[in-house]
Amino acid sequence: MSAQVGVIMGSKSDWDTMKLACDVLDELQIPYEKKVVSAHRTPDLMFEYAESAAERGLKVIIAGAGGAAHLPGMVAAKTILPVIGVPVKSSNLNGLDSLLSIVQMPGGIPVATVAIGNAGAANAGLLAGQILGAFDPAVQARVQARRDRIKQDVLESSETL
Ligand SMILES: Nc1c(C(=O)O)ncn1[C@@H]1O[C@H](COP(=O)(O)O)[C@@H](O)[C@H]1O
Repeated sequence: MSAQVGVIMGSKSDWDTMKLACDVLDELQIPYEKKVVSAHRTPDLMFEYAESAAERGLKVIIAGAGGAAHLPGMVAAKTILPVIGVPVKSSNLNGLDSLLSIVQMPGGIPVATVAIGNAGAANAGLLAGQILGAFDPAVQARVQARRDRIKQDVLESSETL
């Protein structure tokens, strides 16, 4: 099956975080592609990627960036696909700059923004799974099974207090 999710990031240095989104997609058996694309450093590539994403068969884009994190918003501006933004933790401002850059979109062009860093990236993978799962019962069943495991872990954790 061709890639359903496009995982993009502003720099290779974001990979340690964005890998967490890919790990969840692997777990949910969702085909995805991954690529470094920067609104600032490769603007033409960014436009081309966003403009061709839907016709290439992608259903959801996960975009991670740090600092002046314009990538998710600019991609959202150029595609009709849902974009999930991951604020990568920056070294100077701990990712608050990334978060605010991604979450404060103007009306009309939304970016579904998750939390800063690794937990946010993993949740981005899950959210993509839930979006696809609304139209694919097999994916939805895998998301549900993951939730059931998490619930079980929490219930059992009391026993080891
Ligand atoms: N925020 C953006 C964009 C963008 O938004 O287009 N392109 C790169 N970057 C970010 O710059 C940070 C530092 O990048 P380097 O480590 O390559 O210097 C990364 O977190 C990247 O996401």
